[in-house]
Amino acid sequence: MDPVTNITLLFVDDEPLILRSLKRALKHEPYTVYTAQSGEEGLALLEQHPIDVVVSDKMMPNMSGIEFLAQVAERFPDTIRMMLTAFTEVEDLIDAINQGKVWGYMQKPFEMSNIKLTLEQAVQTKMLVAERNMLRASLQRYRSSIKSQFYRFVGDSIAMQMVYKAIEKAGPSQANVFITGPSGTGKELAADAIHRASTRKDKPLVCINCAAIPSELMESEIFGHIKGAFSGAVTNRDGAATQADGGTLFLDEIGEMDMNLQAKILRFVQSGTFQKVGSGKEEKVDVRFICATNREPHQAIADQRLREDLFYRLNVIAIDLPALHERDHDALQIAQHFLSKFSEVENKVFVGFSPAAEQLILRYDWPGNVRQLENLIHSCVVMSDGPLITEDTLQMQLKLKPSDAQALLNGQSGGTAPMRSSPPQPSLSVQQSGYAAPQQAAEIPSESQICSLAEVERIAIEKAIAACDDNVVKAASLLQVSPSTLYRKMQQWGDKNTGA
Ligand SMILES: Nc1ncnc2c1ncn2[C@@H]1O[C@H](COP(=O)(O)OP(=O)(O)OP(=O)(O)O)[C@@H](O)[C@H]1O
Repeated sequence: MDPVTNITLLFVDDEPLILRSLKRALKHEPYTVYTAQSGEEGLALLEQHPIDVVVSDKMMPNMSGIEFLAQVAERFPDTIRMMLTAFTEVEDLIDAINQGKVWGYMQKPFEMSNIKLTLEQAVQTKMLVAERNMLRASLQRYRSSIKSQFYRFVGDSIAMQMVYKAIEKAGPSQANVFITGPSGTGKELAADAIHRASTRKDKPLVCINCAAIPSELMESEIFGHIKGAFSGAVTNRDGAATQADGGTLFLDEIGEMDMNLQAKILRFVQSGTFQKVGSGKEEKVDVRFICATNREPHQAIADQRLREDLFYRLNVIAIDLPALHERDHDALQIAQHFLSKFSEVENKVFVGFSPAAEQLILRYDWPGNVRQLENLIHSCVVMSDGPLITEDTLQMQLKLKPSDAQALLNGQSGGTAPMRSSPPQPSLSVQQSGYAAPQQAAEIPSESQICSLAEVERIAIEKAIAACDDNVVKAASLLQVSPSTLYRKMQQWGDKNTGA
């Protein structure tokens, strides 16, 4: 629709003849024309209709043109205001123009061609003002919809706004979600946010890392087992599927799962039913699935690491997390968030980053993404005395050569600055800083009490697993080894016991 056709004009003059001739002259123009014989009548019309341009005579009985337009300026500031006046009456008109109450004037006696030209200019101004107001309003709407924190995510980049929106939409639905993105970008955080945004939030979110558990034990980890199902299965045990009943099951690194087990997972996703390892009994649960991988899913399908039918069952909603270097200024916001967090954890005082350190954070490539940034800030807090984290501390903890750091600071990032090809590791890892204090030396045993180191290890592991109610992942975390190490050892003991 042509906006000019919607333009409304109001002429105010105490002489009906002038109003009639103006109306007649503009009959074929694309304007809707209103007329009024006094300021009071004009204001009443302005109350009833949205008027774009008002043209008023100056000399009128009761309310003068100047008074009338001053009231219009106050009550209808978006209306363009013009005066119709003789050349001899300019003094107070100039004041009114200077005060912004009147936009322009038309000369009396008037030439109709001049009136049309001036009106056209006034209409154009009106349209520009309307366009500016519309842009301002939509900018305001956009600004107020921007989130800099979302569940446990920090960052207000446009790329992350799209992720937040997708999570908001996906969360309350029952649809399965497939999350992709490079390592350390927050895929687990996204799964957590989806669960919290869902109607299942009061039920468990059970996370299984398919890369951390050997394939032969994964089935039992997910579906559980019955006593005697395999060597080491000393009791009946529920798996993640049962624990997640009513809630969400998050299968991280799904591309690492054995293909045969993927077939069983497909059946589980389709029917909600499964059998515990060693049991013929069918069990049914109500579980929503979220999966993640840092592989490109179609490549994983081509490489026969991911079943295509399973992928399409799970990929109802796809969420892709961008690499940290694709997120505008998020790296700095996240670094500040971690600086506050680790200052508190380490009971130290930090006020922020030096300007050059901020530049380094913004220009570095972050191949290990948010996890690398998190570990780096923790190590900086541990290794620095504060109160500022400087570029030197960052450079040292990132193990950057001074020339590389300088190149980044000079703006030669994005591949021109020589960078390490593998993710730089902080010199003091978080795992190292989290080591428990060594145990007190035990009483010295007699020679006959001494058993092999392997036996000592086995006893320690079995004790830990029993203390954790058969939860191998928790026991592994307390023993500070990966779950796969424990599973491998349990497998070896089983093989020895059965003579395999
Ligand atoms: N936007 C963010 N704001 C704050 N913390 C974040 C953000 N993204 C990730 N993190 C933190 O970074 C760490 C890594 O995140 P997460 O484990 O979710 O990544 P991931 O993509 O699942 O990694 P992987 O592919 O290795 O499994 C976590 O400690 C997480 O809390």
